[in-house]
Formats: sequence, structure tokens, C-alpha cells
Amino acid sequence: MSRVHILATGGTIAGTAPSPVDPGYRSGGLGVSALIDGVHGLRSVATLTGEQFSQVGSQDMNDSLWLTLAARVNALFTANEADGIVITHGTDTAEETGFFLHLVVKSQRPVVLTGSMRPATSLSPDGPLNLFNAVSVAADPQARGRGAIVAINDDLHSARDVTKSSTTDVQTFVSPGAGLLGTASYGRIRYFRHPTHPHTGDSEFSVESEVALPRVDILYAHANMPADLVRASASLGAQGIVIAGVGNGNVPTEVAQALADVASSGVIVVRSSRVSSGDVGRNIELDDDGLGLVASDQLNPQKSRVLLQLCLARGLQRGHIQDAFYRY
Ligand SMILES: NC(=O)C[C@H](N)C(=O)O
Repeated sequence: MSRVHILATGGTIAGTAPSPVDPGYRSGGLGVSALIDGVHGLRSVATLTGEQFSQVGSQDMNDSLWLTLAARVNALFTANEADGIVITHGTDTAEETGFFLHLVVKSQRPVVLTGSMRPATSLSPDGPLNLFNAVSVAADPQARGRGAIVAINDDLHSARDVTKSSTTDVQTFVSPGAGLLGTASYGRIRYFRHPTHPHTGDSEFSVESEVALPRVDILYAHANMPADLVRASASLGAQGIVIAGVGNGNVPTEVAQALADVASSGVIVVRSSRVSSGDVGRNIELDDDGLGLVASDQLNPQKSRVLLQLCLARGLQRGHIQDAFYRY
């Protein structure tokens, strides 16, 4: 049997509510042993080990936890202590953690994130089957070389492509444009494709757990967006700013001017979009060449932030950062 190590970080999958029908609950309370014991037949899928990495709602995931998590995953694989790793994680920021690991884990072995939308004590929890499927993927040699995978609600997504689309629906994860990586049905796994962009061993990015990631802020654009938010972000020390732009990464004219000003002083500005699908191209309505801006291409604002942090940590300049947004 394959050896699967579960790193539990918290989230609703480990959440508890006062009653089975109470929509209010607390994330992350249940420990990793309770999660494993709560899934019928899980120990017949793989030789399991568990580790309590953190116990947070994923709204409290942060750069420092990411760095430690990536270091732990790399160490487990380097020491050949696991054939695959499952990370139980809150759904709110699973796409960011997943993309981060997709770019900095240096192994072909599967890293599979899963979570749930309903707490473990719910009348009808979705966590147990999600964990069963995630462990099945992590135990599967065919999952190798596919980067970080989000396994949830019977679907397998590439961590690069997946995003959360509903605040409450169990069917919340979608991969707009790219589509599913595969499916999982009670541990029976089907793959449709490999990830289309470089990851893990083919990614140029790696991290040291003791080196902090650069500050990158996300600013949300809207009608009447004030330009001084851009200056505030730069003066607070942001080395990068990601704009969740309107439409094709657009911003009001005054904001565009403020972005050009901070860009000329060395802040890297990436234009992404608050719209949930479609690319953000260069020089469409805004003159990126003249303003000194980077277009996010296919990455949403939260994933753009991850890639920009890694680019800045690597010391890449603007032109190379634009290339990285096309490449990854
Ligand atoms: N469904 C969930 O997991 C939501 C929770 N707030 C979290 O991300 O931890």
C-alpha cells in the first residue's frame, strides 16, 4: 500500500457546530486523528500517518504558514517518508495555498488538498468522502507529475486553475476555462489531462522557510475607486500591487496614473480582474507599455499575488515578471 501523510491545517472539514442543523460553526477544532477516524474504510486505502500542522480557518492562512508548510512537504518527500501528501484545508484560501505549493514543491509525488463546505458535525457532512477521495488520489501512482491537486466534491482540479465560486454551496470549486483535471468516485480516480503550465520540478521558484515573502497587496477596483489607495499601499511598504480590475483589468483613469507613478518608483503592478473568467491581456484599453504595468493573463487576483510574491522573492524585473505571468 502507498504511504499517505495527512497534514491537517484546520478549516470547516475540522469544524464543529452546536447542533447538526446550525449554520454557525467554528473552523478547525477537530484534530487530525478525529478526521481520520471519522472516515469509514480510510485505512484500507493507504498506510496513513497524520500530523497536526495548524488549526486555523483558512482566512488565517498566511505567508509564514505557507513557507513552513512548503518546507514540511519538501522535507517529507526528500526523506522518502510519504508517497503522497494530503493537506486538509479550509476552502476559503485553498486555491492560494494550492497554487503556492504547485510552484514550490520539488517532487513529482502528489500533493492533494481537500476540505469541506459543511462542518464535521453537520447533518450531512461533505468532509469524510472528500478526505476518502483525496487520500485515494495521494495514494495513486498515476497522480504523480500533476502538481498540487484540489480534490473536492468528486472533482479533481489543478491548483493553478481552481477557484471558489460560491460562499455556501457544496459544489463551489470550479476551474474556469481550463476544466477539470479528473474525477473521483468513492476512490475510483479518472484523469482527463495533465496541468498545462509548468509546476513543481519544472518551476523556477523555491522557498526557504526562514525568508519572508515580499508584501504584495490586492486592491479591488470599482466605479469611483479612489486613487489614493494605490499611494497608501506603496507607502505602507508594498513591493507589489495586484489590481482586481473591472472587466479586462481596467481601472479609472486617475488610478491608472497613480499606478504608473508607483510603478516608476519600483513597485511592480499586476493588472488582474475581479471578473471570474477570461484573460487579462496587455495593452487592450490601458497602455501597459507606457504605464509600466504587467498583465496577469489567466491568473485571478489572489493567484496573481502568489506568483508576484515568488517573482519578487526571486528578484525578477518587470519584463521577466510579465513572462512569468504568461508562463505559469
Ligand atoms: N468551508 C470552509 O472551509 C470555510 C472556512 N472559513 C475556511 O476556509 O477555513
